[in-house]
Amino acid sequence: YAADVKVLPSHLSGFILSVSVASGLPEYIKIVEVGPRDGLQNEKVIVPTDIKIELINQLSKTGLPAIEVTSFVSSKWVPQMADHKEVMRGIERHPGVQYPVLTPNLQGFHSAIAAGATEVSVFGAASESFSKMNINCSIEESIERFEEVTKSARNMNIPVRGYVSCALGCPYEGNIVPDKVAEVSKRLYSMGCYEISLGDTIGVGTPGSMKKMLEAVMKEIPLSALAVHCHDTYGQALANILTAVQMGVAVVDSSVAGLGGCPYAKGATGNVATEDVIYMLNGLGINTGVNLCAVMEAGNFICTALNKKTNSKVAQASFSTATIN
Ligand SMILES: CC(C)(COP(=O)([O-])OP(=O)([O-])OC[C@H]1O[C@@H](n2cnc3c(N)ncnc32)[C@H](O)[C@@H]1OP(=O)([O-])[O-])[C@@H](O)C(=O)NCCC(=O)NCCSC(=O)C[C@@](C)(O)CC(=O)[O-]
Repeated sequence: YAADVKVLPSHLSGFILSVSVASGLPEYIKIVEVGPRDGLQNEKVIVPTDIKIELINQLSKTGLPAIEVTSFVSSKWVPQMADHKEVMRGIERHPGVQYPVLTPNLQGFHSAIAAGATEVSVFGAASESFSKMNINCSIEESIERFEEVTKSARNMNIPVRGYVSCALGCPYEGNIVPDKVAEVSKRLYSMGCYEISLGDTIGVGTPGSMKKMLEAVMKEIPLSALAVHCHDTYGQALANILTAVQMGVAVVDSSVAGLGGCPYAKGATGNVATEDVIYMLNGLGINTGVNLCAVMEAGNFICTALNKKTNSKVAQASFSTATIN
């Protein structure tokens, strides 16, 4: 799909046709869909593998350029991702779509490659306490593990993405200084991660803290290598993303239907909804190449399967208007 406003419900399309890209904003934003991994990893009841596969297959047809599909982590730590091999085997891969998976260490990397992964992500943190709780090692130890992963990946021509969690706050330590985020980001970038995704893991950031953090990170890393990954716990995610986009960040992580939460970040709600990000970017005249209606359909599919209400405001508004009409 190309981003096609003509397929939007009529009550949405009017807003979108009337705008062009405001000056200074990126013309294209890459959306990295993290719903099948970040969105589902925290679900209490194990989601059947065929539902995960169907979700990914539906998302693959929406124009999304990247879909994070699963994690090669310990099933004792995150039981929801235990079916990683089956998910990798079951999905239909579309040309031009990247299907990254999380790999915390060399063991996860080798399993991921054996299962057919062609891109992986390592995930570190700017908080010592979160690093311990999430991956059971210090930041320094995690960097050593990630170096092993990036070294092996380089030999196999596998691209590696790097996450820095707690970029705007930590559930255990509170405020995190921007310089610490910049330091960890720089180390991941220097070891070969092609992109650094800055995670507001518990959704506590504001446009003010996002700006300060990005200013610190941008001193160390080219803007073109940065992504933002915002959870919406305090309702600030879209504002934070807009701030990042206005500063030139052109890669945004999001989760269909706003699913998600981190198992090691108590109380954190889902990522910003992909539908809401696309709606905002469409309204700014920024191209994403993603079909909003098709993402809403995928969101409807997974919410029906999980028997839960979508967290996407855009989907809620669209479906309620459709009902009224
Ligand atoms: C990192 C580990 C594995 C260390 O776990 P550990 O227990 O410290 O590892 P270990 O090396 O001592 O090994 C212990 C056991 O784990 C196994 N093991 C070791 N490595 C693996 C592996 N890769 N895959 C499968 N099994 C593994 C290993 O084989 C062994 O098995 P046993 O002999 O006891 O049967 C563990 O802490 C873990 O799996 N943590 C889960 C982390 C996770 O998935 N967190 C959620 C994702 S991060 C996130 O959501 C944030 C993000 C990315 O979205 C951005 C944001 O929002 O900020």
